[in-house]
Amino acid sequence: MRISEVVLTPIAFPDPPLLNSAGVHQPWALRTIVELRCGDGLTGIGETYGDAPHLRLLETAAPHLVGLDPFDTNGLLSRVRQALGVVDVPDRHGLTGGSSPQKTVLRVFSPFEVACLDLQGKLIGRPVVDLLGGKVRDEVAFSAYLFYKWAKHPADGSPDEYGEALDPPGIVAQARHLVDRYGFRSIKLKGGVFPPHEEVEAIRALRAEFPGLPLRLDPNAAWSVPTSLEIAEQTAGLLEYLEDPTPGIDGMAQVAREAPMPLATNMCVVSPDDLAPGFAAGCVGVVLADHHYWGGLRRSAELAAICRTWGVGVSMHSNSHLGISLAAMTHLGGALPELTYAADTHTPWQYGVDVLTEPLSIVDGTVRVPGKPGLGVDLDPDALARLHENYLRCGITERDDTSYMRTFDPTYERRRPRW
Ligand SMILES: O=C([O-])C(=O)C[C@H](O)[C@@H](O)C(=O)[O-]
Ligand SMILES: [Mg+2]
Repeated sequence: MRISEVVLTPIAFPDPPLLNSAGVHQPWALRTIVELRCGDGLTGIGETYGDAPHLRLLETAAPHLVGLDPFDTNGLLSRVRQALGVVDVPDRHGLTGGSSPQKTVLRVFSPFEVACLDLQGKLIGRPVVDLLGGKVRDEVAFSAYLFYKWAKHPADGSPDEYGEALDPPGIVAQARHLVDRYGFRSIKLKGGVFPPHEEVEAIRALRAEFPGLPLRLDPNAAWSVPTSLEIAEQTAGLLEYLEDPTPGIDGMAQVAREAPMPLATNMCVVSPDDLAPGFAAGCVGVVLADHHYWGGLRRSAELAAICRTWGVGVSMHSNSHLGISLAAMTHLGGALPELTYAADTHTPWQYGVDVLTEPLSIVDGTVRVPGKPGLGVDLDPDALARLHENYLRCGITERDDTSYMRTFDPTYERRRPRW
């Protein structure tokens, strides 16, 4: 069985005006859906970023995968490496930290690896979780992911179901909506938007409303080291972890030495080259694995094992995504003994839009690990075509939260740290 065709479909789906330290989400989020076809109607699927520079790299790699055995993921990596050469393609928003040629290759490799695992599972009749070592849990926990947000995109008259959240009561109302609807049992607030003491007030309000639920705050490196230390002290006993308060391994290490809670990151330890310096500096207590840039599911499992060796915890990071990514995260989470924190997901922000016939659902804050062969989810060709049409007409080819924010506030500057 060999890969006979590689199909890449860029798609766009509506995204609410979520605020972060880079600016604000544009009205459309972009992804690329990967299909590896093997003949006999057998197809493996994957999902990744849809930004134009990344899409060009996927397109560069794709023809080199024809003829590959889907079990040969080592061969896959060397073909991707050879096809790309040495390239370094960063994200514009910088929300997943720095880039490097190594990280770029792993990001391009990832959706193809997931699609190969989907194929492998289908070929041998086993779910992907079994290919990752087998299930250590039946359900994977996800956290409610709160955002400061506007009621609607300014140029579009229709408010979304979540409404405005620009202060503690708005954040508590959003959390209530998400917790009641999905049963989440832990809560993350995306910060770095307002002066830190206002975000601490939101955390206090969440603690009062949800006394039993673990809380996290993630300002995406918007604070200086002294500000981070001050806020860490003020939130002592309130947070299960504080995520990326400040930029860089050195800054994080300075904060980690004195902060009363563990620090987590998806910004300073973001590729294999960061592991030795980051862990030796003691800069984090938790790494947010993200298979989309750590090189797929098996490499994310390797990352978790390295974290275990260093006594570092594991959680999971999420950007705006659809159901193939959720399925991949769920299989990974189902197989990782090291995953002791609920994973992030943007799923509730995508209004139920998907490319799947039957997306996995979040019930009691968890997603059940599928038992069907492969990822256990199927592409809906009509939905894929509709979302591709969105892509062609939406006018966005690269995620750029900062420029979008500047269209409403020309003085806006992205600064890390800002406070
Ligand atoms: O630091 C994080 O957790 C993220 O970068 C998650 C997402 O990218 C989020 O911040 C977003 O999309 O605005
Ligand atoms: Mg983060």
